[in-house]
Amino acid sequence: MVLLSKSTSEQFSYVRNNMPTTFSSTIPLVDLSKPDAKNLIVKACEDFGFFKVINHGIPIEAMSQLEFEAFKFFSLPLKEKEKGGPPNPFGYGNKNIGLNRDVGWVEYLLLTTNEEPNFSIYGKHTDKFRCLLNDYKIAMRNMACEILDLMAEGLKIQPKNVFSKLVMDKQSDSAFRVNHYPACPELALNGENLIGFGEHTDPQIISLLRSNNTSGFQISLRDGRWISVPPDHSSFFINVGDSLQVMTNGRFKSVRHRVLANGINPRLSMIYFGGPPLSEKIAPLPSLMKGKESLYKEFTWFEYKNSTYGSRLADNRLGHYERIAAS
Ligand SMILES: C=C1C[C@]23C[C@H]1CC[C@H]2[C@@]12CCC[C@@](C)(C(=O)O1)[C@H]2[C@@H]3C(=O)O
Ligand SMILES: O=C(O)CCC(=O)C(=O)O
Ligand SMILES: [Fe+2]
Repeated sequence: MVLLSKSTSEQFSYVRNNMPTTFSSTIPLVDLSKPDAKNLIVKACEDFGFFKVINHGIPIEAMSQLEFEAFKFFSLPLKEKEKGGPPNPFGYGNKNIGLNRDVGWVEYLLLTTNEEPNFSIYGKHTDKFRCLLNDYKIAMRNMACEILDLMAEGLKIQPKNVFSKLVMDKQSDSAFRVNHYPACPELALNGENLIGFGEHTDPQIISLLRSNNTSGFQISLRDGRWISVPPDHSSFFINVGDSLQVMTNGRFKSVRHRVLANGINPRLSMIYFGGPPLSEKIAPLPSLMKGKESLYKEFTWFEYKNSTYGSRLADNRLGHYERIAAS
């Protein structure tokens, strides 16, 4: 049996994989070109905090081109890539995630959406990647806006841009990430799965994920079971973030998700994290309270974001802000 070298295997977390991976056919599917999209979105956000989107208007060629440039970037020598690290808070990261000893079988680029990333350190051959990234970030913001508007319409709340105005704001604190999970051939043989990106919920409002056709992404259901999401390079996968859970007073649930490394193929994913301005108060919308009390103590995105950086990836970060019903 082939094993990872001791020093490598000790660093990482594994999950037992006694059962064959079950790909779920229950993932909600939303066709953005259909009139019932808004109702399906609301149902999916209540039941899963997660759904797949088709007919989103982003040409597959644009996604493939960016993917190609991203693979090219990750094939640079490690020394070269590390010139852009560590990712505190933005830049190139390898194995280490966040600031509190979380590790995964992953390397990544973490970028803000407000500033131009400093790619000059990588030289001319990354120019195309930088330009494509810029266009893509704008397309992602627009798609996030469209989906958030549909959520408000589906929830029958006014104005329809209550959510989307936060990610469209000039001061919006959104982020973008490109994750590369190299294939890990040793894995295919020993019946265990290496964690690529450990379980967590995304703290922002909404996340838009697009990956190549390599499996590994899983979501956790309410009963604690993990289900594998069949990859689809032509679609987007949408996650409800913690902030949207709070704004809907718990009606929408942020989804716990993780990535398992693949024994055969590398996985490449790109995620847009739509966040509010730092000074924004995150609290349930009055129109969704209907006389009920807020389930959460008030906080600003600045406070929540700071607290995420003090947490471990798998922590229940919202727990700290839950208001225990006074009785
Ligand atoms: C252990 C970590 C790593 C964090 C912060 C903290 C808890 C949640 C993680 C994420 C998850 C979503 C994207 C990200 C950019 C975010 O906003 O929260 C991640 C961030 C990072 O990768 O740095
Ligand atoms: O890379 C992926 O497919 C998902 C990673 C993720 O959940 C994240 O970066 O927040
Ligand atoms: Fe995530």
